[in-house]
Amino acid sequence: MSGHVAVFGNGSWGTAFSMILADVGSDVRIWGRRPEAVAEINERHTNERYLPGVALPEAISATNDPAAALDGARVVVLAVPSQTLRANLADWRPLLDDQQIFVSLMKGIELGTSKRMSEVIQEAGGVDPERVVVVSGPNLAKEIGRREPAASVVASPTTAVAEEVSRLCAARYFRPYTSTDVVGVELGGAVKNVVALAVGMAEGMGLGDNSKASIITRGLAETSRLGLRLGADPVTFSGLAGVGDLIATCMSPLSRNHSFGVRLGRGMTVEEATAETRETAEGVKSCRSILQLARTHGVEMPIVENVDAVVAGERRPDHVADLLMSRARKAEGS
Ligand SMILES: NC(=O)c1ccc[n+]([C@@H]2O[C@H](COP(=O)([O-])OP(=O)(O)OC[C@H]3O[C@@H](n4cnc5c(N)ncnc54)[C@H](O)[C@@H]3O)[C@@H](O)[C@H]2O)c1
Ligand SMILES: O=P(O)(O)OC[C@H](O)CO
Repeated sequence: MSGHVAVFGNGSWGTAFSMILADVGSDVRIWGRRPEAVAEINERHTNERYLPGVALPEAISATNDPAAALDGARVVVLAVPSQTLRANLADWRPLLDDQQIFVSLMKGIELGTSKRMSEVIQEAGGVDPERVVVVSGPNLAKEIGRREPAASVVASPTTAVAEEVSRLCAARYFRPYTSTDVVGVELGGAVKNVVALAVGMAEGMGLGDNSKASIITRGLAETSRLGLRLGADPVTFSGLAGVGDLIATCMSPLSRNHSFGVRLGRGMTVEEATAETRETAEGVKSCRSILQLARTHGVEMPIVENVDAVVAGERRPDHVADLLMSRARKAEGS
């Protein structure tokens, strides 16, 4: 694959993933919205707001101009908030070509449509499914920024395309595994954010590790139930994009979703918690779209349902604990 890689989004993960690509050998052109951030990447090779203390490789440049980012790019990486992607792609669509491969780093489900990000890319970008790749796994951007070893999943319906992208991001500290289960990998990435909100709430209320482990495990059960109904491979949920990402996100103070949940558990309103969160906490929006997806397919997701009720201001976190504990008893695997 020749040509540079275009990365849309200079937030935490867009920047850290650009560093991986550049470390492996690609020239990377990042598109960013704020001119000061673009100038900082070009002149100082840093992005202090999102990846403080990280010296970015010189092979990374930045631009405000989407045409300049896309011109000659063979691979286009998308790392913008899930809820803005459709509008972003509508703007960029006239600049896209019909050979480019699109890599989604996003972990959300679209509000209103309940579509996965790969589906939004296909619809809004006019991209056929064979050219869409999803990267997801336990990949907290700030740890990747320190080049700490981590693994991830690179999923595409076409193995050869997944392998191409995998080669581009196989760094000594970043180990990609390929998969053809796009549905499972995307659901794992989106639902774990909602489970991390629930775990964060438990922590914020002062509950301990038994409670947190119970939420994580039953959250995985909900994710698998939805995934199986939508045709995902059950093996995916015991892998990096499933249980791997659940553990990282639910247990780490670096997770925005986890931290947001802690604030709610301590009694803050969604507005107060949002005011303290500078970066994207995808689960806050995706809890509603995942719940809608589950209802459409007749899948029960009590943790997602309760997180949605808290986020909507209809229920208090301490009430959620009582509701979950008083559900009818049943067999674990049902
Ligand atoms: N940060 C991580 O550790 C991490 C790891 C894996 C996956 N992800 C996922 O990657 C995606 C991006 O997350 P992030 O951490 O980089 O988020 P971020 O909040 O750090 O950055 C988001 C970026 O999107 C830009 N943006 C905001 N509103 C926009 C708009 N209306 N149009 C275009 N751009 C806009 C911001 O300027 C910023 O550059 C999310 O779906 C997230 O779940 C994040
Ligand atoms: O900070 P969060 O909660 O968006 O999680 C970051 C990554 O998705 C972890 O893999």
